[in-house]
Amino acid sequence: MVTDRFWCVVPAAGRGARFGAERPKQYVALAGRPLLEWTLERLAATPCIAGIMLVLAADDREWAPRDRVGGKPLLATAGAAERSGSVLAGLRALPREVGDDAFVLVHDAARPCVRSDDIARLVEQGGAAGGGLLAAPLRDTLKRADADARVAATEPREARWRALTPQLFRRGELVAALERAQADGVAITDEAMAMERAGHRPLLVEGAESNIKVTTPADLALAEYLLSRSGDRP
Ligand SMILES: Nc1ccn([C@@H]2O[C@H](COP(=O)(O)OP(=O)(O)OP(=O)(O)O)[C@@H](O)[C@H]2O)c(=O)n1
Ligand SMILES: C[C@](O)(CO)[C@H](O)COP(=O)(O)O
Repeated sequence: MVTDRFWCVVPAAGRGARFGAERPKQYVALAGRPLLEWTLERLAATPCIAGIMLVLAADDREWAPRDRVGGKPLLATAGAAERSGSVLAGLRALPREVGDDAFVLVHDAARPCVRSDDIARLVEQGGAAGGGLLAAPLRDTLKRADADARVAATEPREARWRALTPQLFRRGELVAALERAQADGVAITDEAMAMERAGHRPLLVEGAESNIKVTTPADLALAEYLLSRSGDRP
């Protein structure tokens, strides 16, 4: 039983280009309120989360500043041009009380359907393993496409997983890994990738398939359905 509580960095500084809305997708209406509010509420309702560090675009005009959510501290800082840079900025901005050895969570603002029990299991199992991530085993046959969108090959799906968030790592190790990848000019798409490059072996903790990332408009209707299924209503 995990009694410790952990800060969560929430990268929310993206433009939502693939979503194609007039405003960044973290602010589009989902079941009657901004998508980001659902994500923040889910995280704040998770007992093992101590506080949230929200990472916003430097020119964000949508965010209405406040310093608490669900009774927990809510801090904010400016992000960067890439998600990994935003995460690094959030890690650096965490309160001094969060030491280098402290585990921290990183969760996409664009994943509003995350389950608190999945986060608790990640903290329990990932914490014991020195770090880990929620992930979903690949259950479909995987195809690689050629330039004409024809099948070039069928890829093996054994031992293939889709990375989700949150991801859990020690603050100091993750900062060092992200800084190293940045210095090496390597594009990092999730925290585990940076940690793998630095020689760590993050634990894969199976999470619900419902923990979708809202990327295109088609994902919004699914997110609304999933929220309704979980009993969340505006
Ligand atoms: N420079 C960036 C880019 C992304 N993100 C955040 O990282 C999460 C996952 O990124 P993604 O789904 O790719 O969001 P966008 O970058 O906004 O989407 P797109 O690539 O379509 O523009 C989102 O919560 C997004 O706000 C961020 O904080 N800083
Ligand atoms: C972090 C992530 O959600 C794990 O699957 C994913 O890598 C984010 O990718 P994006 O292109 O920044 O949305």
